[in-house]
Amino acid sequence: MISTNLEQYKSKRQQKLAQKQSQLKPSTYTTQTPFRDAERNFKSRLPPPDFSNVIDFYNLDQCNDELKNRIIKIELKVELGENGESENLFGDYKELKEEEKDFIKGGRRTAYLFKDLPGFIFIPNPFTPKAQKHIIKRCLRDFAKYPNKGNLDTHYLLPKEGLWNLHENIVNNDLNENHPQYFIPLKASVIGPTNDSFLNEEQGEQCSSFSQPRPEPPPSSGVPILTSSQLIKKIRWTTLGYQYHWPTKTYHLDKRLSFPKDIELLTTFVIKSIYGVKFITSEKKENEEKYFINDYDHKKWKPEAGVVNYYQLKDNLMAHVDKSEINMEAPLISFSFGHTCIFLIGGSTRDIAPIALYLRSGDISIMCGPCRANFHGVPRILEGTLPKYLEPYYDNDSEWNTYGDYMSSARINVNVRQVF
Ligand SMILES: O=C(O)CCC(=O)C(=O)O
Ligand SMILES: [Fe+2]
Repeated sequence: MISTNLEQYKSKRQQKLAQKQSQLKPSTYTTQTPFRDAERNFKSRLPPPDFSNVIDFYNLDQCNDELKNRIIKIELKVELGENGESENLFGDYKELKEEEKDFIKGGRRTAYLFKDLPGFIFIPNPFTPKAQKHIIKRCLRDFAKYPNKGNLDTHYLLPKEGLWNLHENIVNNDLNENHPQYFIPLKASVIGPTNDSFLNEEQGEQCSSFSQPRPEPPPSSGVPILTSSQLIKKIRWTTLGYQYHWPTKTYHLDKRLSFPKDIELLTTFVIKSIYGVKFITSEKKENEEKYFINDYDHKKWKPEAGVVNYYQLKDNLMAHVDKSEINMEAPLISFSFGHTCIFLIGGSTRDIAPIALYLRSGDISIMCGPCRANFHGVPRILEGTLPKYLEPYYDNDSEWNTYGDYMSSARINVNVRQVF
């Protein structure tokens, strides 16, 4: 168990809590699996997590040698944002202010692999702030609305133009939010729980806001009446392309919506950039060198389904494997925006200890090949990590302020899959 130094807690209440936890019998914390152990560490508020083994790709020098030895730095086959359409989507490097150049530390052609995790690829942020803002706006304004299915549709009858548009109108016109017109009416037939907890940890998958797969919540009578600005903070996920049915963990093959063109293009550039990346380790197995090569090329790539996850600071996503896709060969491409999170990537069972790494705004993580069958999750969003350029009132972009306010307590993840 992590030792407790009571001096580090400011308030009496915190000290008491920490003392109580430290006195719990070790059996209370008996190891379930190494993956659960890691989740428990990062979810803990008191005592705070042990971050010493978290890989920070932006400060690899500070990693211990054992971790560093597991990482391979590679060059992408194509530079992201090099020219033309790609430049528009990742952003024009030339437009960056001098102090912003630092944001794209990887030079847009760098990626990292792990020797003992074939199929996992990490690309440090290749996006300019402007390009990140474009995708965040798309996620809030355009994706979290009809006809895409989202978590709130079970409980609320949402405006056709989308909750975000309504919210923006209220903010921009300075209307009184408490005006009854802006209460979101409940669906008469489906009523859900008072908070976002569906299952507790002991029941299996989740202790706070949402799990993967996310079950339909059981009926209860406590869905609160909320204003639009309260409700936007309750958005947890929405689906792009093929709509996903969480209770049965299958795609609705008859509910195929067209996939957003910009996200499709973005992923196609990523696919091109990672085609052929490989490593060969010196470990010999039956006289063969152990190696990994990603041979999924852009001609095979069809982005057909996507999930956008909207995290608030207290949210987490428990260990899971994404295996609903019929095509498990195709890479799953995942983009992070907003606050930094801890991402855990493990093996084919929870008994394999996961690697922990920071995903910062703009970072891209890819699971391909054997890694498609690996457990992964997001046990923690880190407070105080929103990049300055995503804060409201940072520069003269007044349209951004409403988005910036939302991002002050959020992380958004867009992940894209090929189904067939
Ligand atoms: O938020 C993330 O980075 C991961 C999301 C994820 O694993 C999923 O939606 O399946
Ligand atoms: Fe996932």
